[in-house]
Amino acid sequence: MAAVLQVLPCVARAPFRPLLSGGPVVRQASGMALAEQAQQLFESTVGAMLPGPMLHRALSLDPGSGLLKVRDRSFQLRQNLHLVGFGKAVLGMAAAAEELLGQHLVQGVISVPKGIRAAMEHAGKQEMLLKPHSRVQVFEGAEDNLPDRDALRAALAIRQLAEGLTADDLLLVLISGGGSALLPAPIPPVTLEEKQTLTKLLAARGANIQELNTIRKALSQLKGGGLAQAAYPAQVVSLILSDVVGDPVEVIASGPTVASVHNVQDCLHILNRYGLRAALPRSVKTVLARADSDPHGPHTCGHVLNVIIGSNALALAEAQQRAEALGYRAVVLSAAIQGDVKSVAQFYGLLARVAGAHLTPPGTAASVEQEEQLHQLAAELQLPDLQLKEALETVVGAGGPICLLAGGEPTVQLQGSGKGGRNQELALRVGAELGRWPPGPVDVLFLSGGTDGQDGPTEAAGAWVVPELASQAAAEGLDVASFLSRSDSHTFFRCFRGGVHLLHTGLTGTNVMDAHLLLLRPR
Ligand SMILES: Nc1ncnc2c1ncn2[C@@H]1O[C@H](COP(=O)(O)OP(=O)(O)OP(=O)(O)O)[C@@H](O)[C@H]1O
Ligand SMILES: O=C(O)[C@H](O)CO
Repeated sequence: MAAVLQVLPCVARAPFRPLLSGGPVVRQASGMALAEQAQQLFESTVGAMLPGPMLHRALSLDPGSGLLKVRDRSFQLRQNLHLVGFGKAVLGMAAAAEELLGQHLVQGVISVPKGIRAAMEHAGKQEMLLKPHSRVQVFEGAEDNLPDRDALRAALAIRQLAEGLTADDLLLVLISGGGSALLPAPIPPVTLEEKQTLTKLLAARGANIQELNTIRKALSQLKGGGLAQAAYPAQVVSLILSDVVGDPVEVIASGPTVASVHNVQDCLHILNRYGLRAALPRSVKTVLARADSDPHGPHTCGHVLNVIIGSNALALAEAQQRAEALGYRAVVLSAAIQGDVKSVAQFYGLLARVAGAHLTPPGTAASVEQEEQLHQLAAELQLPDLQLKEALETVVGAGGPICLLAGGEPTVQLQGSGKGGRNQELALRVGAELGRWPPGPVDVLFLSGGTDGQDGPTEAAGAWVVPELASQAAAEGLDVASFLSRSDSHTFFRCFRGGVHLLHTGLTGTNVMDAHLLLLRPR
């Protein structure tokens, strides 16, 4: 989610600028009916992960007895329920939680991105806002997803609330992506500025989120189980919306309620790997030297229940059901798509070719080499949960429309000063790949969208493409390859057909990484 907060109308009610808003030529294009369905499927992916539905699935309160159920655990409420939260989706989560828990909630503090209340208000998304007399205090901070003074104030208020609890209390912790930057509490003598610089340097040198958060945990009072320790002996229930592939609770928002298993050696390896060990500030060296093998102790989290309430896999499962209801045979390929966007695009291009050929009469089949190449590409991408064989078997037996679903977070190597995002770049690259094969008697559409509604620093959530994209663009004087060479996918999609291929949701209020849809329909 980029810095500028902009919200368009609610996904559940009036989710998108209609994808079919082009002129007559656009309406006749082969992919248009598919585009409507792809739009609906993307909507359902996001809709299932909105704070309200998610909280209602995770929690149930018996108003008579005051018994709160979280999964298979029950907690007795008696004016003992407190709430804290931090993350990009936490405002809506807190609003939904307060609605559900009512008077049982004694007090709360949340740390959310700068400008989010105004943005939600502006969009009329009342369900994402706390009520006027809410018991939850809101701090806004972490502009540009970097820890700042405002986020530090929020973190200290959260720590104070946690430290004031007793064994009779229950602390509900709401966690979502972006939580690390919104909960900075550096261990002295490390300063906020030093932590900010180190985080920036690590990210700029290519550290992944696991590595970044390992360092953040070692230098933080609240991450890596520190918040759970502060709340002890109160019971702690963390409701977590995952924005990390594989849903590792110790990584999401740097695991403030999960005991850290990393030690100082792990940190030093990471700092070495990115050439930062020699130039470390003295304060960081001091804190690392002081830390024992486990900064917050593995035995301090027995009073904690960590629950993943939303994830990319759960979102895709919802879209799969919706696709089946629309008449597709639907398969979830993977919820862990990672790797360079170019390889991921090649994979989807070849998958469309091979799957499309399986759907058409004999004689148009993809070559054995293409199928082998597809498996080779899949192996290179090293996707742990990939269901490629199952997907192809489904395609062979289908004889009708197919929907292949996937999600995750590919990486983009920026090549120029253009404007774009992961999803628009992936879609454009897949569009180019799809155009490489002669179109068979199958309609094909690929869509890629960020579930938070904001793809990179653009106002779009993503884009959709069809095999005719490159040739149609050429007819408009737009050269796909040159837009790609400048990392300028957003400009391309804004120009191409007046922008009808862009997805516009505005901020959705949730964030479970990206969703990819490949639709194939025999004519
Ligand atoms: N011109 C561009 N073309 C393609 N991708 C870009 C471009 N500029 C930025 N990006 C990508 O956008 C992403 C950053 O955008 P954003 O702030 O939405 O991050 P995010 O990881 O999606 O955040 P969140 O965790 O909220 O989803 C990075 O993956 C970056 O490589
Ligand atoms: O906040 C963070 O650490 C990232 O968004 C991953 O959860």
